[in-house]
Amino acid sequence: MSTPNWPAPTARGPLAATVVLPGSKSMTNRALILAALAEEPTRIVRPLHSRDTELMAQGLRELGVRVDAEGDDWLVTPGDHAGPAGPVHVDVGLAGTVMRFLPPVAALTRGQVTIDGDPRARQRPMRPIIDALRALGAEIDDGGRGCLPFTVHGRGSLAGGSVTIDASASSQLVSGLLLAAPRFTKGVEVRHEGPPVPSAPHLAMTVRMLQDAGAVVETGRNLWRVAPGPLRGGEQVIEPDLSNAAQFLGAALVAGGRVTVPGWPAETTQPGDALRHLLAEMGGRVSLGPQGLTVHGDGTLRGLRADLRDVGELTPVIAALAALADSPSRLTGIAHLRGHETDRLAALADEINALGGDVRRLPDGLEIRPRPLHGGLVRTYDDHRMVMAAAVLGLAVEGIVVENVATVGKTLPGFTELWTGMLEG
Ligand SMILES: O=C(O)C1=C[C@@H](OP(=O)(O)O)[C@@H](O)[C@H](O)C1
Ligand SMILES: C=C(OP(=O)(O)O)C(=O)O
Repeated sequence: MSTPNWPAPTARGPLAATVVLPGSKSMTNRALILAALAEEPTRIVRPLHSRDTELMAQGLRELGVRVDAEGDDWLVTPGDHAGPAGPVHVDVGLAGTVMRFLPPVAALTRGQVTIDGDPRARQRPMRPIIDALRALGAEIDDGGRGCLPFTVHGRGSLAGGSVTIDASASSQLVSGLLLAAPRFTKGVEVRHEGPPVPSAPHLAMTVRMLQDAGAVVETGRNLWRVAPGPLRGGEQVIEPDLSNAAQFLGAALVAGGRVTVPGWPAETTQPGDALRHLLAEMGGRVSLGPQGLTVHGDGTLRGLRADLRDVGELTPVIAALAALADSPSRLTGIAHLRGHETDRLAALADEINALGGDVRRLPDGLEIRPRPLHGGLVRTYDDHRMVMAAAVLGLAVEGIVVENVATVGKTLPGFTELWTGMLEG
């Protein structure tokens, strides 16, 4: 669905803003899965409410789990494990976390669960997890296509055991198997074989949240083991989404002044924590204190040479900053971004170049030479992070218009209000 275009505001002077960010998408959707499989109810405190997390909540409801809103929190009451009464349909939208984390849960129900999503969702990598689930005992009918849509024929349990997978296309292929594994009869041993798995912090997040819920997890190089056993409910407090801090903190480098994000955890598995050193390398003065994380900009915005494999989801905003920098950038390790919401390497190159930029695609990344940019319509390809990247360009370039702005609601429905609030101080 297309929504109105949005004229991105330019920055009229140095910033002095504090931006309170909603919860982490990645933590919220893991918390929902773990709560659905627990022995007792779970209160999820300060979850993210966005398209991706509402789809996860709704998908779990289809599988017989109760997810009730209590104020801003979610109270999750696991089903009786009998599963849905009849055939059900789950819509994953364009959410990687839903399409990879929910099918293993579906395999544990006694239902016939058809899973589908947006047209682009049908192109995102799924074959490794479909094959792995089959090897672990699931029955899945995908018409031999190896992608969405498919039907999981749940039998009320899944044997589990050892499986080898090529997860170079997405860390979520491993996370999905691990999150449900305490409920597999034999648990799971997942071994990765292939080019490196991206997004290592997201795998650490999976392991940490499983352990916090009482699971026994062992890890080795390209190896993860989860023992069968009960998961605790209780309370899961969600951290602010640090990846969604990128555009706000980065704005201080473009406009000057300072931006603070409160509630920045002292220790976290979120990949967005890498913004502390990435934005410092690009010229920001970064400090972490009781007020949160503050980035000061003094007008310096340097190019960046960095391997972003571990923090791929930060790329669109980093690329936009790089296009405005005073020296070239080379961002590598991110070939897997071709399988994200859109082919992000193509989208970033095409859209920045259409504004007069010089972005070249590399086999595994982007080379960005800053050029004076002009205004124009930026296409967003149903990708929330393309909206965020375009907004960053708009801070410095008059006349940027962002297509279909509401697509940002995939992870940050209040984005435009937060953005104008930041600019107004
Ligand atoms: O597990 C997660 O919550 C995520 C893992 C990463 O996926 P990839 O490993 O596919 O990049 C990341 O990009 C995505 O936004 C969220
Ligand atoms: C890649 C992303 O999302 P998804 O969870 O859909 O993979 C992202 O948020 O940048």
